[in-house]
Amino acid sequence: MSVGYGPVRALRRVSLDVPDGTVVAVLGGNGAGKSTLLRAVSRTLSFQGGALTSGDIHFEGTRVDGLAPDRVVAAGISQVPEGRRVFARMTVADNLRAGALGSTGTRAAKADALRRVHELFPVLAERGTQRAGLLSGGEQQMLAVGRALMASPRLLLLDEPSLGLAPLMAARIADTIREINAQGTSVLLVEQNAALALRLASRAYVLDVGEVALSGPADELAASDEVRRRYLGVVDEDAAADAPRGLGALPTLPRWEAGR
Ligand SMILES: Nc1ncnc2c1ncn2[C@@H]1O[C@H](COP(=O)(O)OP(=O)(O)OP(=O)(O)O)[C@@H](O)[C@H]1O
Repeated sequence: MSVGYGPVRALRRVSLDVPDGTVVAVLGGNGAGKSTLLRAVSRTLSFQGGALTSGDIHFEGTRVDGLAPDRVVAAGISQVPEGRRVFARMTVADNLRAGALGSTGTRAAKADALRRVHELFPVLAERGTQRAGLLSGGEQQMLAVGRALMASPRLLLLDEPSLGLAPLMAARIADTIREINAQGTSVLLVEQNAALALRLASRAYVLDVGEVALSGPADELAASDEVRRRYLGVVDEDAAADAPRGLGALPTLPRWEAGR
């Protein structure tokens, strides 16, 4: 796909694939085009003055790049936007209800989705009657993820879920992403925190000024000198401690490299 915001070309001939049941990460610095990529899939580009200028997007064999955003949700794709954007003046419970609006599921399916969200994030059950704006940053991120899960998506689009969170909270969110994936939801994860993302993903793409600069298995990218030197600048060392057993062989990635 290629995407523009008026004269600004934000993505140039970007091609990527999220195999069913996997976590795929998209890495890159500020302005690389990561959010644009997710907006193209969720069909929310036009809210930002952007448009797909060429290319196409398919989900489970169906072309989705001509659908309205609510139809994309109904097709099984939900997005957690950057910056969380919960409805601050609404209660936690109403935020979750809002997430089910685009769902075509039955009442029973929606009740199941809510149970699953409460199991993943017990704090959202405990604080159901509170206004969402009173939650901490990490809890708001949980609510944003929970809200997206209310539509029972088969593909979850996550835009920088660790942004602005303390390392411990970022690690908790990472655990939950792993759990959501283990329960059968594919994940397309956009992150500047490359160390965290490469530990969650099986495959990753590195965007650089709107183009795919590198792609491959996440463990190979994590070990690649070029990736380490050029793209793995933002490193969360606590996320390293969060690495699942069996991925312990991944190198600890350096902080900002000299000369970047
Ligand atoms: N609404 C918009 N109007 C015009 N240009 C935009 C708009 N949104 C993004 N852009 C431009 O498109 C390019 C890609 O931006 P995008 O937000 O997708 O990058 P990103 O990788 O998500 O960065 P960040 O991590 O800073 O959000 C940048 O050059 C940006 O300035």
